[in-house]
Amino acid sequence: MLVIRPIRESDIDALMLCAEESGHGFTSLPVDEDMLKGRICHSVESFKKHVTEPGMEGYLMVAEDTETGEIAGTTGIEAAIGLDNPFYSYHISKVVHHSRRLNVHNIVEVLTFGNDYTGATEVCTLFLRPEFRGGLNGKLLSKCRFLMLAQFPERFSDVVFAEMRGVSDENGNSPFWAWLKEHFFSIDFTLADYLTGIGQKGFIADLMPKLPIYVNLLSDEARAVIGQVHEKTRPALKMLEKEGFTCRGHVDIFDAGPTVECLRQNISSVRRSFTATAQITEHSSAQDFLISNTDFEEFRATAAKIGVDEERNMALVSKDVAAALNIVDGDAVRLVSL
Ligand SMILES: CC(C)(COP(=O)(O)OP(=O)(O)OC[C@H]1O[C@@H](n2cnc3c(N)ncnc32)[C@H](O)[C@@H]1OP(=O)(O)O)[C@@H](O)C(=O)NCCC(=O)NCCSC(=O)CCC(=O)O
Repeated sequence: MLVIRPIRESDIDALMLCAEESGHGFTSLPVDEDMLKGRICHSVESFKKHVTEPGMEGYLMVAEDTETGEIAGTTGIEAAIGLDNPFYSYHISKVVHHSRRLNVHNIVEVLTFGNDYTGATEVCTLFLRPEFRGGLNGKLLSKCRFLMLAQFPERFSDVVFAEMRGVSDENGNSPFWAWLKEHFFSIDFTLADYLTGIGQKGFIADLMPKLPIYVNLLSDEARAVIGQVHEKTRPALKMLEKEGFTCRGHVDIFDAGPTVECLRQNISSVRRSFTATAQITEHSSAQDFLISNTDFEEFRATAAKIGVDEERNMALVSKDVAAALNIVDGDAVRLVSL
């Protein structure tokens, strides 16, 4: 069984492995031990912190195999983005060039550089090691964050978004970046992505074109990938879309991958989740649920078959599930059907 828990200092080797396996364009997991150690440290402090409103906290969690102790993947939430370092995106909007006299009416798109998501909560760093994919594992990693958002709303913003990895090839070449590089930068996409991942984003403000860019002036290859996701990121996008996330015209400034967003209260798993009292017992329910404890610092979540007794508002959980969640009889749990 996989159980989600906050990351610990001792997980550094596993996190490095995830960073190596996740490949190019995965900005939040650069292969940089010092940076990853820093991210773990920041997460450990964030989980300990008493919080009444979202700030610079970053929560990083791992999925651990309860039988082997192996780390299967990562999943994260940034409480409020852009409060220390600016967070940039491009917004695609339309401009009409119209001449009644010549009877010309052109609708053109422009990309405008901005900081629209400042203060919003970001779900991020979703990675499941290939040998663990399939079954309910991917859903557990993605959706466990929504149980956390539902249980601890004071820690998160009303707007929740995700930056989806955009198109790049196996060598890390991004067609959108190639165009930007030719005209405004002289460094490779992998280096730009790496510098962003380790927090050294000053070069963006220095070199990025600040005035709106007409999309029809971009190369065909760059235009074709605007708003498109990396093929390995399609399952991640599908899960968020099913939760109600949509793209409202924002794309990543490097690879033009789409940003999707949803109001916290409208996320399907936030709306549908409920709390119940746990009763540890054998049961015959065949219904899959995502279930978490209600402890923030010692947050645990898993996917399992759970019996729900609606009349008594009880969740019937087996012994191994209770052990994975660190709960005893009578504890509160939060759950949502899968
Ligand atoms: C994203 C995950 C964790 C998902 O795990 P799994 O692949 O096991 O998921 P799954 O359960 O098999 O699939 C989830 C849903 O996507 C559907 N699905 C599968 N392949 C698809 C495809 N090619 N196109 C469209 N939909 C697809 C499945 O049918 C299922 O839908 P149903 O629900 O209908 O059954 C993994 O694929 C992964 O680690 N990918 C590589 C890393 C990555 O690119 N991560 C995202 C980076 S972007 C990021 O981190 C921000 C986003 C975020 O944090 O959420």
